[in-house]
Amino acid sequence: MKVLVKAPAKINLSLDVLHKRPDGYHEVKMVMTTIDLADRIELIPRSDDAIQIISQNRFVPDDDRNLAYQAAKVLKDTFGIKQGVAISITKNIPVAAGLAGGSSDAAATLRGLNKLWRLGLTLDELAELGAQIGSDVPFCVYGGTAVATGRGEKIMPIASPPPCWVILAKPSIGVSTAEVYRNLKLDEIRHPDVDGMVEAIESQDYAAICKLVGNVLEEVTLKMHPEVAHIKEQMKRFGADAALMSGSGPTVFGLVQHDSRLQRIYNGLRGFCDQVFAVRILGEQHSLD
Ligand SMILES: C[C@](O)(CO)[C@H](O)COP(=O)(O)OP(=O)(O)OC[C@H]1O[C@@H](n2ccc(N)nc2=O)[C@H](O)[C@@H]1O
Ligand SMILES: Nc1ncnc2c1ncn2[C@@H]1O[C@H](COP(=O)(O)OP(=O)(O)OP(=O)(O)O)[C@@H](O)[C@H]1O
Repeated sequence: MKVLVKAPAKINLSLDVLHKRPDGYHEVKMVMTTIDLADRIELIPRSDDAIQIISQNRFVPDDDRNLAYQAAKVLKDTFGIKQGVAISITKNIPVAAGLAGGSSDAAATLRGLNKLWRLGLTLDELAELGAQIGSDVPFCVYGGTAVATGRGEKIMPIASPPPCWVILAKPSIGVSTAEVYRNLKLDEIRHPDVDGMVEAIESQDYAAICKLVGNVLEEVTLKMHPEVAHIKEQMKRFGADAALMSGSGPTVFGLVQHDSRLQRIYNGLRGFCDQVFAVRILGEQHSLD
């Protein structure tokens, strides 16, 4: 039996950092949502007990540095699984982009192996195991829209935003999440209104959502890479209702509701940015079948 799983990207509609913790991580409060830009994970049983990563993308590690490999390892070790697995990853999410591509591959691998190895774990149990791999993995286990707190691993599901287009533009640079957090000046932060964002989403108020988008990591990455600021300005100039950097960047996303304006923004950005996508928000949480 072979198992196919979709691994969608996420964007952060609001991202606040509260303080630095004694364990070196930052305490965050953020609103995340999954979008219809996804990697495809294929899980194929092996006759030996090895974990093998198959990927055509030269930026994706094919050894134990791969987060999908780490997901399989956590399940094998925790439940004493003897069977090996080949994990084939078809990458559509840009790498090191602030879209949680690796984390989502790990989360999809957890969901898929739960089925392949008939482990019978709940999403809560998979999310708890996922937290060992990375802070974004628990959210990616559930998908949908949620408030994430702690170092990002405490997930509270909320309603999904009203239908709109998400335009993503990624400049040809990769960003290290650790470096962005390291360069964050905690005493200079202008905190976004995360609770206001949650209310705006719950009341399906698109205009308020657009007004309230905010990400405290944006300023850090913008300083390191001025081209990100340029993309953000262009996104707004071409008519996006809101524009914001996702996660630690460098991808900038724009929100727009009208199809007519979508084409103009998409074409405008394609003029100077190689990787541009127009996708929808994915409302539903993942199911276990
Ligand atoms: C920027 C976001 O993507 C927003 O969703 C996440 O906060 C980062 O999630 P992630 O990439 O899964 O992060 P991890 O792999 O757990 O951590 C990478 C590095 O980022 C820093 N890090 C991450 C999360 C957090 N709450 N505080 C941190 O300071 C740490 O230096 C850590 O070593
Ligand atoms: N399955 C994977 N896909 C992509 N990159 C991976 C994967 N596993 C490990 N990596 C490593 O992780 C690094 C970060 O990649 P990823 O695409 O997950 O970043 P990101 O989107 O910025 O993540 P986040 O938004 O969670 O901070 C890459 O440079 C790569 O070396």
